[in-house]
Amino acid sequence: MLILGLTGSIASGKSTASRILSTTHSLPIIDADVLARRVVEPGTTGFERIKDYFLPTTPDLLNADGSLNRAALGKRVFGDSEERRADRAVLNRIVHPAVRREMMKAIFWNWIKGHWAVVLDVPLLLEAGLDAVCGEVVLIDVSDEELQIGRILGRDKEIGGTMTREDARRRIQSQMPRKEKVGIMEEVWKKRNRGYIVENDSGKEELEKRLAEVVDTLQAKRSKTWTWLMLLIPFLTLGTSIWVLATTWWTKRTYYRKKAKSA
Ligand SMILES: CC(C)(COP(=O)(O)OP(=O)(O)OC[C@H]1O[C@@H](n2cnc3c(N)ncnc32)[C@H](O)[C@@H]1O)[C@@H](O)C(=O)NCCC(=O)NCCS
Ligand SMILES: Nc1ncnc2c1ncn2[C@@H]1O[C@H](COP(=O)(O)OP(=O)(O)OP(=O)(O)O)[C@@H](O)[C@H]1O
Repeated sequence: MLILGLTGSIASGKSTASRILSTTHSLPIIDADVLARRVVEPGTTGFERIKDYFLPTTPDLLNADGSLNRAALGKRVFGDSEERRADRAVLNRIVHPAVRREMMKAIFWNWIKGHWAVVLDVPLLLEAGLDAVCGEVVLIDVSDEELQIGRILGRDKEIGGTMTREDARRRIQSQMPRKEKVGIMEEVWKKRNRGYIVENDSGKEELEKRLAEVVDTLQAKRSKTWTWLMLLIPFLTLGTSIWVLATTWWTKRTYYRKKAKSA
């Protein structure tokens, strides 16, 4: 089974792309944002740990019904000041391992169900190095930051949020710069014919067209026989997965070494 990583900066259009991949192309989606909400619901260990750490210094951390006030927590962790970075690191250390565990379980179940591919929709795929478990990676890319900010604010308004331009900017600053993401995609993924940069500066129809091209390419790469073989012979699946993992690790190592030398 192909693990197709889907990533991009905030509001680049990952969820929109996921919806297209699910409805038009019948691909199962594992959405890290959804899992990240699930693992901090009241009653979970994640919720308790967040409460222990953030509540003493964030009086509005909880809503009236006892759930997490995500906007308040967002204000604590997004931005590029030292303090925000440190708080974000704490939150990531609480949430990410739980999300990774849920993700691996979901991958396993989709494999059991016999899907030819599963989409791993993860905003921080490259930041967290989770692309290492993917066979192919799609980056949804918006090159115009003003358009990106507009989409963040537009979506927030739709759900009755009160986000400001500055809040939107802080969220963008909290992620790996777009240029670096494109660099990894070019050097680690596209060079091995396993990466796709899908530009999403235009309309949704254009996005649909570009995604259809990616899916066509992926399907052409994987013959039916190969998919059946992978399903029937777990050993072969394991071997292929190890091979992809090792080559990704090696290419990334070479990329970072080259980058460190030229810095
Ligand atoms: C801070 C929180 C409570 C804010 O919640 P809110 O509902 O406002 O935003 P939501 O979770 O829908 O995230 C929206 C987008 O923000 C960006 N984002 C979220 N968390 C992070 C992070 N830790 N670092 C950088 N960007 C992030 C992503 O692009 C994400 O798609 C929430 O984002 C959170 O718990 N983040 C930590 C977990 C995480 O890293 N999630 C991302 C997927 S693993
Ligand atoms: N091609 C497009 N044309 C117009 N609007 C778009 C396009 N793609 C996405 N949008 C809009 O931009 C907003 C953000 O898109 P979406 O939620 O898919 O981004 P995301 O990358 O999943 O965001 P996040 O990182 O927060 O999870 C949404 O309101 C969506 O409808």
